[in-house]
Formats: sequence, C-alpha cells, structure tokens
Amino acid sequence: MIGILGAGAFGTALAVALTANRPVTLWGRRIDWQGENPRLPGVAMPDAVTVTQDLDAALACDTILLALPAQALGSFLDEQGPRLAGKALVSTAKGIDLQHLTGPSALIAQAAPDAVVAVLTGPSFAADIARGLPTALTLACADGAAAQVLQDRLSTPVLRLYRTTDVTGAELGGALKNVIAIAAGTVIGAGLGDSARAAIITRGFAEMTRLAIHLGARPETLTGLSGLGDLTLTCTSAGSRNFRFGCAIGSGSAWDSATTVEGAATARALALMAARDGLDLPIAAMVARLAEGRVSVEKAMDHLLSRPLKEE
Ligand SMILES: NC(=O)C1=CN([C@@H]2O[C@H](COP(=O)(O)OP(=O)(O)OC[C@H]3O[C@@H](n4cnc5c(N)ncnc54)[C@H](O)[C@@H]3O)[C@@H](O)[C@H]2O)C=CC1
Ligand SMILES: O=C(CO)COP(=O)(O)O
Repeated sequence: MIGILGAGAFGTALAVALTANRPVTLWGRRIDWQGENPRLPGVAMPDAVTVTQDLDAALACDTILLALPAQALGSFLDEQGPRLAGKALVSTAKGIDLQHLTGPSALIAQAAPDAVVAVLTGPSFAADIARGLPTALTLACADGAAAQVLQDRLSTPVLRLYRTTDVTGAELGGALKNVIAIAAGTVIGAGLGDSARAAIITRGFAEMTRLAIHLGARPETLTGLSGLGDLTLTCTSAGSRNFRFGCAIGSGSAWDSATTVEGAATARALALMAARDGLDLPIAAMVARLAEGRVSVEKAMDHLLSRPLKEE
C-alpha cells in the first residue's frame, strides 16, 4: 500500500497514477470535496484511492510520499516526525526551507533519522500525470539499493522514473528552477520578449549549477530531468504557477496569494544562503526582491543589464 500525505494537486495526481501499481491512501488535513479535488479539476478519483483525513491510515503504509509544499514540510515533520520512523519517505517538495536553509531531504532525515529518505522530482505537471500522459521523473535516494526498490514501486508504464543517488543535485534542481521560472515569467509579463527569456533561462541555469555544485551536487544531475528538464518545462509553460506568478509581476496584474508558488520563498532562502556563503546569485536576489515588491520590474532589469560584461 502506498500512502500520500498532502491532497493538493500533486498528491492527488500521483494517487491517481500510482493505482496502476497498488492501492493508495491519500491523506489531506482538510478533505472538503468529494469525487473531484478542486485543486485538480476534471480528474475523477479511482476506487483504488482511499481519500482520508485519518493520518493513521496513511501512516500504516510502508512507502509514504510527502506531497506537501516545502515551507509546510518543517512544521508537519516537527509534529509527526517520530511516527515516520522506519518508513520509506519520498518527498515531492520543490523548495528550500526558509528557516533551516535546507532542502526537504535534510528536514526529513533530521525528523525521522532511521527512515529511508528519497526525493521524486522532475518535469511533470500534476494535470499531465493525472491524465496519464507520458512523464519522466527522477527518483533520488542516497542508498542505491533502496533507490532501485522505489524506482520499481513508483514507476508505471507512463510514469517513468530514472534513479540517481545524488539527492542534493536532484532536489536543488527542482527548487532552483522555480526561482528562474519566476524571472522568466517576469520577462514575458513585462513584454521583454522570447530572446530575453532565453537569456534569463541560460544565465539562470548557470546560477543554479554554480550553487548546486557549491552545495555538493554532481554537475550531470543539473543537466538531467530534475534540473534542465524541469527548468525547460517551468520557464516555457503557462501551466506553471511560478511562471504565471512571474508574468503577474511583470505585467502588474493581481495574483491569488492562496496559490502555491514555491519559488518566492526559495528565492528569499537563496538570498540568505548567498549572504551566508558569500555567493553571487544575482537572478535569485532580484526574484526575492520582485516577489516582495521591494523593487520595480524596470529597476530589476536595469540592475541585471548593467552588471559588468564578462566571459560566459
Ligand atoms: N502541482 C504540480 O504540478 C507539481 C507540484 N510539485 C511540488 O509538490 C509540492 C506540493 O505542490 P501541490 O500539490 O501542487 O500544491 P497545492 O497547493 O495544490 O497543495 C498543497 C497541499 O498541501 C496542504 N498543506 C499545506 N500545508 C500543510 C500542512 N502544514 N499540513 C498538511 N497539509 C498541508 C494543502 O492543504 C494542500 O492540500 C510543491 O512543493 C510543488 O512544487 C512537484 C511537481 C509538480
Ligand atoms: O514543478 C512543476 C513542474 O515540474 C510545477 O511547477 P509549478 O509549481 O510552477 O506549477
């Protein structure tokens, strides 16, 4: 039995997809819908998914996916960490925790020290997965044998998991691409054009790679599904909330603050990490300020365009 914690768009989509393998228990803290989750409209829940507010039911499963937003994971683990002992725990969160300045895997490892900790990440919109469209993701786990077991358990004919032991690289790719997607959206929303977006994606990828290597990631992980793959998807599709948030900033449009936008808090976390480690992360710094309305789009672009010319 597979347990999924977090009945948002992604948890629900994975629940639908993974019934191809086993029955799934999907836990949400507030289930106030029936049949169709409003966060994932148009998707009917298969009979093999048990949707519940009973956390015990989900925690009875041996494999548990944590499909909570990155900034909610820490407080959830503070409360429930001891109950996760001995489980295989797979996080789908794409962000860096603002309080601890770490990715989800370190938070989980600290809260449940004897659990197997893995990360599921890569280019995949919840709506695509739920509709059964072909998707390729990265399953990262430091324990190679456990990675193989989880890869088999969580792959389906249309949801193909590639595995790696580089957890740091995989989770950083997923977290950092959200920040660059906000920048790319801002460029498009401000009407600066596709050429400028290509520039921001490429320089953003260089910034992602620099930071990830500094934090111990393998460079090839960044060029894989979890890095370049997800960056490409998120910076080029209006299906991305981070990209759309950027578009709203760029065009000065209103934004619904209830929508999960992982890149905003992660940009703030990156600004703190840059200050701590003496790193130069100009795009992340600018996204942090844009997301908080501390700089205008014009000033942000002027600042980025007036940086010294240098070698690529
Ligand atoms: N939606 C997508 O296409 C994808 C999302 N992800 C990642 O998965 C994570 C979750 O995203 P979504 O499901 O899309 O977000 P969502 O906004 O649709 O759902 C988040 C869910 O978490 C619940 N939640 C929030 N705080 C909680 C807490 N403290 N305790 C228990 N439940 C809590 C909310 O009630 C909501 O049901 C994010 O890190 C996101 O980046 C990854 C791949 C694709
Ligand atoms: O991570 C995602 C696609 O891989 C989803 O992106 P958004 O959170 O920007 O919607």
